[in-house]
Amino acid sequence: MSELSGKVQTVLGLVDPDQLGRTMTHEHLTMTFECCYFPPPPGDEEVAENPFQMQHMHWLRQNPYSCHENLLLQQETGAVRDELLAYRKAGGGTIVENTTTGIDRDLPTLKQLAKDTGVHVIAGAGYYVDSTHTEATKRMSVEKLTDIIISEVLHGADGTDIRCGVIGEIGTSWPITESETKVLRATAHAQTQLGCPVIIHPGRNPTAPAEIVRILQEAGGDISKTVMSHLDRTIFDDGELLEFAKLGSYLEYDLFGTEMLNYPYNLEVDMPSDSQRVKALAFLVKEGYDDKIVVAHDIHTKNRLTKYGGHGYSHILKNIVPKMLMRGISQNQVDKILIDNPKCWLTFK
Ligand SMILES: CC(=O)NCCS(=O)(=O)O
Repeated sequence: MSELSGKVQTVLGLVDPDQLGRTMTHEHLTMTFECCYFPPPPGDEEVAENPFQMQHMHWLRQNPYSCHENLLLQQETGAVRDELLAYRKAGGGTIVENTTTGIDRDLPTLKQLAKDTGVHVIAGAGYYVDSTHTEATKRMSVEKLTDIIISEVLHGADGTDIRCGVIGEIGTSWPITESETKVLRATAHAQTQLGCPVIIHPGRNPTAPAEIVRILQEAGGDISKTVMSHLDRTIFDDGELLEFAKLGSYLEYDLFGTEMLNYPYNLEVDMPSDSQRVKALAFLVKEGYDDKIVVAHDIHTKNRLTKYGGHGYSHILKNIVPKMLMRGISQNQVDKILIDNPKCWLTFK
């Protein structure tokens, strides 16, 4: 039995799972999203160059990916520290920080933030989407990728001794590329050896989550210890959602706080409102999936921080939980979603 068994691995070391408390399973505290810059609508170039003004806040919410500066969350460590203190005050205990190789994971900063704020921070191992894979990564065998991921969990990542406590977010595009497929297989192999939690970023197509589960399963992955992220922008049909839920992964609604009319990465997608997200959670609870739901905000741009008029990391605890209760999700079920399900997922087998 490994020393990890029955424990959760934070950036400050192993903790007992009962210490986690309320947990956001998909956030970023420091990262860059430059890989996903999207040019502004014609005529809006000037706003995009100087967006952090009161009169541009609405524009920024609608076009968060069209302003280079907005994509540099790593410049906001001070604001994030204040946010984490507010998160604790609001009753939060833990944050899973999903930044992986390709979007500037910064483990020393995560460790310092955890020390400064008392929030448990769990870091992610592995690789983001193909467009961020280096040529060297693309050339690696599944075995080599597996060794690297295992080492990031057992020994530390990016030349530090700071250890990751989950694998992911593992990035995939649609269609899934050859390099991403290798990373998914390596993820499953590493999970088999470590008994650890996994979290996946699916491509923007309703069939992507099931295809990912198929690849992981074929490589021996444990789907019951895997979170499928971003379902709120990926599966919209109730029937398709239930079909996917039957496959047994955790079902993550993690874009709480995001309001966007035109989702630039897939204009077919109508990004839901928070009310529609809560409705989807209530539907899944009614269908018996309260043991499988997890939630978060996936903050990855500056405009979503309270410093810039955004909702911050406490939005779910402050605003969404009361709405969940109003829509028929019981306190016991809310506690499962915020405490029990993340705890169960994050505990090493
Ligand atoms: C950091 C990250 O991958 N966020 C997801 C953004 S998306 O628009 O939902 O894909």
